[in-house]
Order: sequence, then structure tokens, then C-alpha cells
Amino acid sequence: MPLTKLSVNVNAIAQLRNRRDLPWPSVTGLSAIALDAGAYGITVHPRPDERHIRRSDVTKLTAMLRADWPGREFNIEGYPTEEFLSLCETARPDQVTLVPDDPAQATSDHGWDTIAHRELLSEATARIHGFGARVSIFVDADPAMATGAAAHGADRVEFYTGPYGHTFDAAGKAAELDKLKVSAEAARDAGLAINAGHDLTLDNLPALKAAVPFIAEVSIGHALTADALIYGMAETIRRYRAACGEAV
Ligand SMILES: CC(=O)[C@@H](O)[C@H](O)COP(=O)(O)O
Ligand SMILES: NCC(=O)COP(=O)(O)O
Repeated sequence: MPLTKLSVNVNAIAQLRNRRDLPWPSVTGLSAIALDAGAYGITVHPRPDERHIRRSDVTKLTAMLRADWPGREFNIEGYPTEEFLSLCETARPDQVTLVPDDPAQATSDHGWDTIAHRELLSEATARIHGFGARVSIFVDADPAMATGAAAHGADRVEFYTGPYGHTFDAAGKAAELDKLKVSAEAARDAGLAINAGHDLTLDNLPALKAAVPFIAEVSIGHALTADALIYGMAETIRRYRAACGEAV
């Protein structure tokens, strides 16, 4: 079965740290434990109010990944404002994921309309490619939105898995999985690689992986951080890698 790589979103760790403006829990320290335990990469989703990830976290993570973890992936997610794009231009991550957030949103809750926002997404994609990063576009499980991303020159789509994660009855879950499977197949046929994320958990990841075995990468933060409080970060990473289908 193809490998699905795990990227650890450290937003929730930063949010806990920011409660007291003290240096703990350490975003770089816990990222290092996650990488040491075999996580493929680190994801951050800085928001304009810096309520969790700060610009200084991006700088420190960039330096740490370059110095200590060459070959691992840094993924920065966000809305393509000038401020966001220049932050990415300075950090030069491996991947930039474009997300259609409103700054007032509590969290991401939908993907792009890749047809209506063709100009914005094409321009942002070209600029990001110009500094050497891969581009992933956050989309709902809708084949038209997924294939629309290919027209902008994107390399990947990240499927918004919130509706799957928030559905707990078996019939509803099967319906959400079917949408993800059909959309992922359409994206793959359009030449895109597939990422997925939002409210993925140890419980719901195996069925997603079974339905869409060719997912290249999942980015997981909220549930993974909650699990790390119970199991510790290193053991949590081992469990998520196993749920991704890795032999650990
Ligand atoms: C795009 C996505 O689903 C995640 O990046 C998620 O939005 C994390 O953001 P928060 O940590 O602000 O909820
Ligand atoms: N791109 C999704 C992500 O990074 C993590 O989302 P969540 O697990 O915090 O919901």
C-alpha cells in the first residue's frame, strides 16, 4: 500500500503556550520530539492575529528543520495575503497550502471555490513556485473543485475532512468517505497528488486510508495534541503513523 506521510500541525501547542506568554509548552521542542518519533513533517497555520503560531515560531521552526531535520517537510498553511506570501517567501517551506480563511474564523471550515478564485489562486501558485515550494490547495470533497485546482498549476489538493470527522453515524460516515474517494480519484486523474486534513483522529484515519489509499500526506493537529496529553508525543506519533498504514 502506498505510504501516507504524517505532518504534525503544532497550532494547538502554540495556542496552549500563548495562554501565559511563557516559553512552554515549547513549539520547537515538541516538534523535535514528533520528528524524532518519525513524523514526516511539521505544519503551521499562522493566522493574522497570531493567536497560536507567531511569525517568530515560523522563523524558529524554519531554522530548526534546516539545521537538524533536512529532508523532512515544512508545510505552511494560510490565506494568500501579501503578508502571508512574504512570510512564506522568507521561510521557503517545502509546501504552502492555500486555505480560504476569513481572519475572523475560529478555524477552517471549507475549501476554495477553485473556479471563482481562479486569478487569485493562479497568481499565488506562480509566486510560490517562484521560490521553490510545492503548492497544495485546500478544497472540499467535490470533484469539480479538486480538478479546478489543477488548472491553476497546483501540485496537490488538500481535502477538507471536517465533514467526515464531524459525522459519527455509520451511514453518514460512509457517504462522506464516498465523496472523498470520488473527489480524490478525480484529482489524481487530473495529475494532482492528494493531501487531507482537519479533524482527523486515531479512530477515523484507518477508514479514510482504506477508502483513499493513495493519500500522500495527512496534516493533523487538534486530536493529535489531545492524544499527546494522554500518551505523550512520541507514543502518539507512533500510533498515528500506524493509523496511516506505516509499519512501526
Ligand atoms: C486547513 C486546516 O484545516 C487546518 O490548518 C486548520 O485550519 C488548523 O487551524 P486552527 O489550528 O486555527 O484550527
Ligand atoms: N490541514 C489540516 C491541519 O493541519 C490540522 O487540522 P486539525 O487536525 O487541527 O483539525
